[in-house]
Amino acid sequence: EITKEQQALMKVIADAYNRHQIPQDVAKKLLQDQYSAEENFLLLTEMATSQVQVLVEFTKNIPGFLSLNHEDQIALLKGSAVEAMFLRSAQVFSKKMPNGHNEVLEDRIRRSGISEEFMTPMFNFYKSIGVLHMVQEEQALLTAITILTPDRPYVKDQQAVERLQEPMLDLLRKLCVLQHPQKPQYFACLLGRLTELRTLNYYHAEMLTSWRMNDHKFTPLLCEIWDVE
Ligand SMILES: CC(C)c1onc(-c2c(Cl)cccc2Cl)c1COc1ccc(-c2ccc3c(C(=O)O)csc3c2)cc1
Repeated sequence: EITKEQQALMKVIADAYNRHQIPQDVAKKLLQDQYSAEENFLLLTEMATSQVQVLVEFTKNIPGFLSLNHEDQIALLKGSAVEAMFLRSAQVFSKKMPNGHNEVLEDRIRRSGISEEFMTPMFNFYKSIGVLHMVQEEQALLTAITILTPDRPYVKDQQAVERLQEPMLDLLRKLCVLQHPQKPQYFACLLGRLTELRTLNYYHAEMLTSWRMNDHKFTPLLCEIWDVE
């Protein structure tokens, strides 16, 4: 019972998600052979910077986003960037990249100066996403829903964001019923992942602090989106 306009919305979001991905030449760098903690950190920084650029382009294609108050647009991007990148990197792990990206990505993350205490929640999240075997449309909608979270810090017109997020949640709920008829709890499961994502923000803030303590440098785009330096 997906309506015509919901089909149109699904197409716009899915196309935007598929169109905006990290360029292959950047992703391929994961496979190069330097494996020092320094080299890993630099590579992951390049990945994250490229991913933020991809995320901004994807977000601009979310119907209604560009009509939001401009400060709120920035607040939504800043508030959701880490969560969206956890979601995206989780897809890399779970879709078993053909060229072995997932193993090297895991290895580089494990050896990039992140302390053990953050590894467990991070890789538990990756596993919990992997077992869901989300289809592309679900991944795209879940990313859009994450970006359109009304209660991010400094968002002024939360109702305007809710009005954009609600149709996405409606559509995702219907899609889950269609894609996973044998799992009636599937939609609730996805929303549970969004809650888990929010806890990862706190771990990530700690990760940033400890990297900065060890004098690690980020790119201007990451400094801007994460309010560092
Ligand atoms: C600054 C840096 C050290 C950092 O700080 N926190 C995190 C960070 C970490 Cl370590 C985990 C989760 C989230 C963040 Cl922000 C990171 C690294 O963030 C990444 C962001 C995104 C990718 C990523 C995305 C897509 C793809 C694809 C694809 O789509 O085909 C192929 S390879 C790949 C790689 C990796 C790492």
